[in-house]
Amino acid sequence: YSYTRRSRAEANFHRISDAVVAHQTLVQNADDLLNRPAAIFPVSLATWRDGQRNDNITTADHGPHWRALRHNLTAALLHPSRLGSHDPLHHEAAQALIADLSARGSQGAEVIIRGPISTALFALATRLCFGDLMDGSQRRVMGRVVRDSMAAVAALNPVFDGSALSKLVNWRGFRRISALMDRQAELYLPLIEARRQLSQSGRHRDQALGRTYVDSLLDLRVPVDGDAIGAAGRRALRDGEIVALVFEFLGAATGSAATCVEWTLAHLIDQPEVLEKLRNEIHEKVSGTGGATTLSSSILSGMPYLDAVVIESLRMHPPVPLTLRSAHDEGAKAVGATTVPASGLRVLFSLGDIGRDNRSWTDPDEFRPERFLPGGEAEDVGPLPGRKRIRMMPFGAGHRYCPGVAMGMLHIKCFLAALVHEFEWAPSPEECSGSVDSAFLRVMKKPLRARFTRRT
Ligand code: HEM
Repeated sequence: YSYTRRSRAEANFHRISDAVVAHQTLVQNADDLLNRPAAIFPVSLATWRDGQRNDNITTADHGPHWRALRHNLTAALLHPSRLGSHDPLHHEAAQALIADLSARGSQGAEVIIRGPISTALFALATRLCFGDLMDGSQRRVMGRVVRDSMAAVAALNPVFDGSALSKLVNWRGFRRISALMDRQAELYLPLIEARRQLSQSGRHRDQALGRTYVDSLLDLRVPVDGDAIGAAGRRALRDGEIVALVFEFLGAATGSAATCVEWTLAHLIDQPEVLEKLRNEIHEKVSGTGGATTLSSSILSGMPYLDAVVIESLRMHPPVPLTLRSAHDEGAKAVGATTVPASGLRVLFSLGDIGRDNRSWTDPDEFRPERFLPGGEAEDVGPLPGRKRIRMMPFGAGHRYCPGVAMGMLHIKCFLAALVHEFEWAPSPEECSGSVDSAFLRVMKKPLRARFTRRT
């Protein structure tokens, strides 16, 4: 296994960059790695209000409460059987992106693509959460607050280990996170109340959007005090908990997918032959649907080359570069630890290193989607690792793997297909650096700037 002490920030962690050890710990000893280390996750600390802990799925400890929250999100929105019902929303989001770009110029105009992609994805995420209760300017304000909150968490994370000293050193960042959480509550609570009113009047079900995430959270009953058997009864979520869950949803459903679309487009512009091959596949499907400009989830799921392009991009640039666990007993032994603190050993998995391990991949630094096609070296590899082996894990692994994998993949493919189908792309004369920010999300350090022309 590989365990390197890289920086002061990571000094207290066992760092895993090796797919075999990741498999031994996260899959074979999954039951010993059920939680993320609580202390390093400032969101959970920042959400303690008036003695109440307002956990979201990411911060909740494994147990009945976590299970209820995760199951609710999956059943309400993320399950593949539910995703098809969002096709009209995907269509409108992709059309909004196309219209936004078209309004920015014609024939070889330049654009920094991150803004329009994030705006379109954020609009989609807010509709899934709140329905159509917001206008564009409310969305812009909310988008800024969510982005600032993610950035504030990212700025704190690297040096925050939960100790009294680190709390002292980070007090400014900590205060900023608290203020941003208050701001989020101010923005979300009136909308949550409006959904509650709609729900009580029974009108929310008549809307074309169906049941939103907030509707599901208002209906949800969680076990009292995390009681597994439920003997103590069940309770509704507090408003503070709903705010924390909405923040998690909006952040998760926007940033990672936007980051992946940007990286993927950068590779496609760099390799026109891959872009052309992808365009041909999309063109074939579009012709088969009578020329629809946005492809439904079922059509998108039948496009092997699009799949391969997106998975290759996620292998090379997992938008969430690290994931964390606190390991106990066998899980800690599997990483070679001899002493394990009572709170668990902190283990950090480097998803970027795992996807580029040259013992698992031929020319790992080359963007080569063909490796995921039949006959390729990774024809059986998908976005989630199998039980037998890990070769890449952009959505994590073990009990806490990302529940949004199907939605994330669908949003990325839907936006990418629209961008490739509707526009010609060429590099900007001002080259992008391609290097990365090592923040919460591994975004391109210098945002992708490209020239585009609407196809006729
Ligand atoms: C390209 C898109 C996405 C990527 C790359 C991504 C990646 C990840 C990763 C690496 C983790 C940590 C997994 C682990 O610790 O093993 C995670 C967790 C999580 N993700 Fe995603 N994600 C994406 C989209 C989404 C979406 C669309 C949602 C929901 C709307 C979502 C919700 C979550 C939640 C709730 C967790 C915490 C799970 C738990 O602790 O049980 N993600 N994601």
